[in-house]
Formats: sequence, C-alpha cells, structure tokens
Amino acid sequence: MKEKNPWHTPVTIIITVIGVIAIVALVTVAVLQNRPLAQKYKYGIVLDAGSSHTALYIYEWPAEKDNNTGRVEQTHSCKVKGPGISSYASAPSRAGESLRDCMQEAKLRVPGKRHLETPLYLGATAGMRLLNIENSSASDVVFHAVEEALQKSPFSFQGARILSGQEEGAFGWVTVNYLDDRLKQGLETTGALDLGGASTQISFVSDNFDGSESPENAVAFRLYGNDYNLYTHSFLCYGKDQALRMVLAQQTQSGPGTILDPCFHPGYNETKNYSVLYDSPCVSDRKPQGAPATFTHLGKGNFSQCLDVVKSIFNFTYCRYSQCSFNGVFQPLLQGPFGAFSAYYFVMNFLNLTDTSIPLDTVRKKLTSYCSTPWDQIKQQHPDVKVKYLAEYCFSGTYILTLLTEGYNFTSESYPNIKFIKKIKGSDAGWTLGYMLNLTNMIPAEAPDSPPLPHAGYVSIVTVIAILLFVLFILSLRPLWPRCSKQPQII
Ligand SMILES: O=c1[nH]cnc2c1ncn2[C@@H]1O[C@H](COP(=O)(O)OP(=O)(O)O)[C@@H](O)[C@H]1O
Ligand SMILES: [Ca+2]
Repeated sequence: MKEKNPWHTPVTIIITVIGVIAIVALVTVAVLQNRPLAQKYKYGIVLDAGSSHTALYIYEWPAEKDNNTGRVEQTHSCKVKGPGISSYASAPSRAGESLRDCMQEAKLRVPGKRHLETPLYLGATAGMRLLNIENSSASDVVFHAVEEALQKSPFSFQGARILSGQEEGAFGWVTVNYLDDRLKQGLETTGALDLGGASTQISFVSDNFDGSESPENAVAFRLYGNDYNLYTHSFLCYGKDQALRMVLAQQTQSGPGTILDPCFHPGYNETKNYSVLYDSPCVSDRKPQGAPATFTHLGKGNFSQCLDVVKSIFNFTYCRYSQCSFNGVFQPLLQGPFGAFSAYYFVMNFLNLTDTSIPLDTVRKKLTSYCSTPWDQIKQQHPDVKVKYLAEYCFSGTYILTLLTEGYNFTSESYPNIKFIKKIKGSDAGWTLGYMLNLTNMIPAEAPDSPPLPHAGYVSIVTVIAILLFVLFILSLRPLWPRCSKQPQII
C-alpha cells in the first residue's frame, strides 16, 4: 500500500491556495490603496499691473495637495496689449477693455468647471504708486474701471490693489525660493533683485540683520517650520524708465534746446517734449522754468561719461545707519546667491552679459564698445527689436551696472553670486506667484507631516512581511511534512 503524501491532503491544498490568494490580495490592496489618484488640478490667476505693461499668469496645482510643497506651477502667461494701467488715467474705461483678450485666453485655459472657484487677483506696482501720489482720484478711477471689467469674468475676483514696495520685494523673494524648493528644505535662501520700469527691489536674508536697525526694511516669515528675517527695500523712481527720466532731467536742468546724451548711440536724434519728460513725480519738481516745448535728444555714445551722469542720480553722502546702499537707505551686508529678474534679465540677455563669470572689467569694456556703436548700425543689426528698447539698452546696461556695484555694493568678488534669470522650472520669476501663495495660504507655517515611508518602500515592506508570514505558516505545518528518510516499503 502506498503511503499517502500529506501534501496532497485537501486541507493543505486549500490552506496553500488561500495563503497565496491572501498574499496576492494584500499586495494588490497595498498597491492600489496608495496609488496616486487621477490628477485633478486647481487654478489661480494673478494680473501683474506693472508700470509699463500688464501680464496675466495662470498657476495650477494638484487638487488633493493644496498646501503641500513646491507643487504650484505657472501653466500660461498672457501679455496685455498696450501700456500699463496707470497710463489710462485720462481714459479709464480703456484700462478695463485692455484686459479683455487675456481674460478670454484665461477662460479657455482654465477648465470650465473650475472657473467659479478659481481666485483672480490684480496687483499693481510702481506705476500706480506714482499715479496715486500724483493724483489719487485718477488712480481710484482706474482701479474702479479694472475692477468692473474683472468682476464680469467667470472667475472668483478677489480684488485689485496697489502692492506696497515691501510686499513687491518680499513676494519676489518668496517666488524665487519656493520655485527653487529652498523653503521646504530649509536651505540657504537666494536673494531677489527685481528691476521694473518705475521701481526696483532688493530682498535677501543676512545674518547681521534682525530688523532692529531699520524695522521698515524687515519682513518676518515663518515658512515650513523655519523663521526668516528678510531684508527688503523698494526704490521708487529707480526702475529703469524713471531712472532714465532722472538722468535726462539731470542733463536738461537749464532747459536747453538740444542735449548731447552719452547714454545714447552716436547718430541717435529724436525730438522730445519737455512736458512728457517731466510728467512724473520722480522729476516733476525739477522741470526747468522757461524751457522750450521740445528738445532735440542727440546720442554721443560714451560709456564712461554715461556712467558719470547715471551715478549722479544716486546720493551717497548721508547715512544715519551703520551702513547704507544709497539715498540714506539702510542695507545690511550682502549675503548668499542672488537671482536678478525682470528688466535685469531682458537687458543683460540682450547685451549677452547674463554670464556673471565675465569679469566686471570686461563687462565695462563690452558696454564701452556697444554704446559707441552708431545708431544706424545697431538698428540694422537688430531689425526685429522694438526701437524704444533698442535705443535704451546702452543706458539700461550702464544703469544696471551702476545700481548693482555703486548702489547695492556688489564687488568683483560678489558679482558672480548674481544669476540673471527669467524663469525657474517653467515659472516666471516675479512677485505674482509669491503673492498668490500667500493669499491662498498655500505655504504652511509649519512643516507638513509626511508619511514615514515612500509608496514603493511601503509596498515592498508589506510584500516581504506577507511572504515571511506565509513561510512561517508553512513551517508551522512541519509535523505533517513527509519524512525525509526512506522507509522500507511494504508490498
Ligand atoms: O524685452 C524687453 N527689453 C527691455 N526691457 C523690457 C523688455 N520687456 C519689458 N521690459 C522692461 O521691463 C520693465 C518692466 O517693468 P514693470 O512694467 O514691471 O514696472 P514696475 O515693476 O516698475 O511696475 C519695464 O522697464 C519694461 O520696459
Ligand atoms: Ca514689475
């Protein structure tokens, strides 16, 4: 009689099958349970109403992870046609109309079912700050017109307002460091340098700054469990368009009919209006008495003379603090890397000077040669570049160099710490993203709790434990195992 193999009893077969099914089920559940859900996105829209133009930015983030980290991205941007909203003071309704095309684009870009819940913000910067100083009722009327237009959109309009200089600087810093994932990881932060048309901002964290010496320059943040004492300052009138007005005003103090400007190319020759040049609070108090209606603006193309006249709009003579940048404004010691964006990037990119490993002396030499190039030749070489921008790159490059070195005290050693940037991981560097993250509470003060194990680790551990349990179970059935030693068979 053949001895019955204990492995072939119905009980052990059933137990084994159930065991295998249990392991497969356990692993499947572990995998499925933790599998990321099909991505659904939420959206936010910010309109940057700058002094020279308005731009619309659309941001998106996974719906399930609102206040998780580093996940908000810019998906689209739209440049509003025409000038900045502050230029519509005399025809405010056109300020509202000007936004129509970009709002239409936004309607197509954000899925229809998300429209109602998508917040829409408009933040205005130095152009509106200046208009507000000059004529506050005119700025109110412009705001009223853009608000009316935006309320008609299907989005959840959260209001239009002027950002303070501190906000503009601080949110630019938040944007840069958020996109670089520096806040979440508690890494050394990057300073932010923003050059606009009407104002310019510098923001950075410095060990020797706690805000006590100059509280108006301090912004305290607690982000992802880390405290930051940010130094920030916005210089109104030191954006590159207003700085150019100040430089021209410097050269037209006596109200001449012609000026020979070292910051413009030789052969440049334009007739300009005194009233237009002095139509800004940055220069209006300096308008020469008895000047003619127009002046002839001629280029001379001399970099070193341009440097001198640019320097003359900075005041380095007084400082009631331990140290200053310029105009008596406190500035702690520069520290860490810096990202320079907006007009810093446009200008340095055009001049092929974004590489900051180029020594400052070489930068000066390149500007000397560029500024002295005849205007006809410049126009010929760049037929596709807007003439207004093209005419001003010599001035703008000289201004940027002066602002960075004489103004903020960057030296040959610290200049390479600056990176001229336009975008970080696909999102534009600027204040808009930081502004939206703040208003939607999307950066938590404390570090979010994260699961102790990543998904793959969790699944592997569950699988290993399941297999171990199964093996243990089989071992526990040992008494039922067939004998290994051969038994004499009874026939
Ligand atoms: O392609 C370009 N080349 C040169 N400058 C540019 C270009 N695009 C924008 N800009 C300049 O960048 C600056 C943007 O300033 P913005 O309009 O944001 O003013 P704000 O920040 O002072 O309110 C303006 O001076 C504008 O002329
Ligand atoms: Ca700006």
